[in-house]
Amino acid sequence: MIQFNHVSKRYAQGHDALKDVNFTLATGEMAFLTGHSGAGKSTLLKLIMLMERPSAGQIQVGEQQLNALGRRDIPYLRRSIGVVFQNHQLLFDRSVFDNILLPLQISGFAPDDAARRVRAALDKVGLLTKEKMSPLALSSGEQQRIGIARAIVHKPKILLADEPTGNLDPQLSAEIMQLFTQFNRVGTTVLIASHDIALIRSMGRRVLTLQSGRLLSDG
Ligand SMILES: Nc1ncnc2c1ncn2[C@@H]1O[C@H](COP(=O)(O)OP(=O)(O)OP(=O)(O)O)[C@@H](O)[C@H]1O
Repeated sequence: MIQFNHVSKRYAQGHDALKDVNFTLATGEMAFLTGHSGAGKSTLLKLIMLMERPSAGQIQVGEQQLNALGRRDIPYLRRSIGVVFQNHQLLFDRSVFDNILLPLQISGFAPDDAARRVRAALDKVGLLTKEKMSPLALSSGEQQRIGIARAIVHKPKILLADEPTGNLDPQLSAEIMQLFTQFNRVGTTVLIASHDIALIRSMGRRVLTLQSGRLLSDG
């Protein structure tokens, strides 16, 4: 569950990126976040992962009131969240396998268990045969799948995505959306920021629309 209660965010330079935002995303729900460039989509996602702190208001993620969490609690919170970025931020000097392994290594998983989880994640995104390759040798759609495998390898309860199809053509974008739908079907709460209105409409899900930092519509 993700709940925003009168949340505002003002950056240091005095810019109001979010203004009095209220919404609740139930556990197991899948929704889209849209709005023009600069509307506050990325800021909203960053607040959920504690990459930024709100200037006012409360955010609840699962059982956690984020305002009550200190710096040392952040790794614990992040374990319950998977994040997919537009540019997937893969390490090109490591294999596909090692890219997905990285978050598990950081969390201290035993090597055997970690390897099993990496292969399960690769299987879910349909790239089990490419584990030894460099991400550089993959197509942009495949690279994005690797980014998704890395985001879900620790089985997060919540999956956030920031413009995950920004670089992809409509066919590949639809395939990526199907992947998110599959994770949602098995209980993952999914929130996807995108400005691709046609793609969002085709999904028939709840849409949160931001305009200049305000939640303009929700439905
Ligand atoms: N670290 C920052 N410091 C100052 N201002 C920021 C910072 N990050 C974002 N902003 C500003 O806050 C506003 C919202 O930005 P944000 O990135 O959340 O929007 P967005 O909807 O994700 O846009 P885009 O679709 O272009 O990524 C913008 O005006 C942006 O310039």
